[in-house]
Amino acid sequence: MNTPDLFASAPDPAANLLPFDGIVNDYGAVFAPDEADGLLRYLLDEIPWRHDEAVIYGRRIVTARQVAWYGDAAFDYRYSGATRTALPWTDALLAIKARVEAAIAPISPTRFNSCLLNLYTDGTQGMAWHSDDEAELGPQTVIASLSLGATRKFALRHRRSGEKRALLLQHGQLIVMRGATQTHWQHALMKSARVHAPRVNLTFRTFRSLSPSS
Ligand SMILES: O=C(O)CCC(=O)C(=O)O
Ligand SMILES: [Fe+2]
Repeated sequence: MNTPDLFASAPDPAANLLPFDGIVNDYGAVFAPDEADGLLRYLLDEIPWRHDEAVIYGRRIVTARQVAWYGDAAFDYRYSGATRTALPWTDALLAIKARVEAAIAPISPTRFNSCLLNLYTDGTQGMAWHSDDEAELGPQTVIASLSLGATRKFALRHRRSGEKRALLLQHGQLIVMRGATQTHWQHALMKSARVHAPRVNLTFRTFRSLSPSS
């Protein structure tokens, strides 16, 4: 019988963590701890982190978590009432992107053209239930999510049935959401009073049409 530890360190990336209406694959840690340490330090120091803005029920709010957005071109992206312009890739981010694309290539070969980075300073910061279902991503989009830093609980909830799944995302761990996941499931990064260290999350995405900014 598998111990929980054994399972966590060697997941089967071909297994689907969702029971229906979507696919989530867990690749486990794709970066060794010391390599992940170096990446986390680089990202904390070098990324121009900014609080995100959104318009919710007509009110402008500033999020506690901080974000940065990178892409192939300086294209504009509108969501939640705000427009964002992508920053050009850094060499380090391109190297991370190449590693992520190589890791998932046997199961879901994908060429990503953008990356949204999130910084959660501690467990008081999270991300509310949402789907990444913007039209520019398409209905069967592949999103690869790399976690660095503090272990945090990531949860998925089926829109209609309310069925839930959750996993603890660890330092260096990679998961992929694909298939119809964004149509039928929401996901969230849960808050936790017990977490006092930062976590950085990189979500690699593919936009169908990049509209160049003027
Ligand atoms: O931090 C995470 O693991 C989730 C991030 C997320 O859902 C997003 O950026 O859309
Ligand atoms: Fe998301």
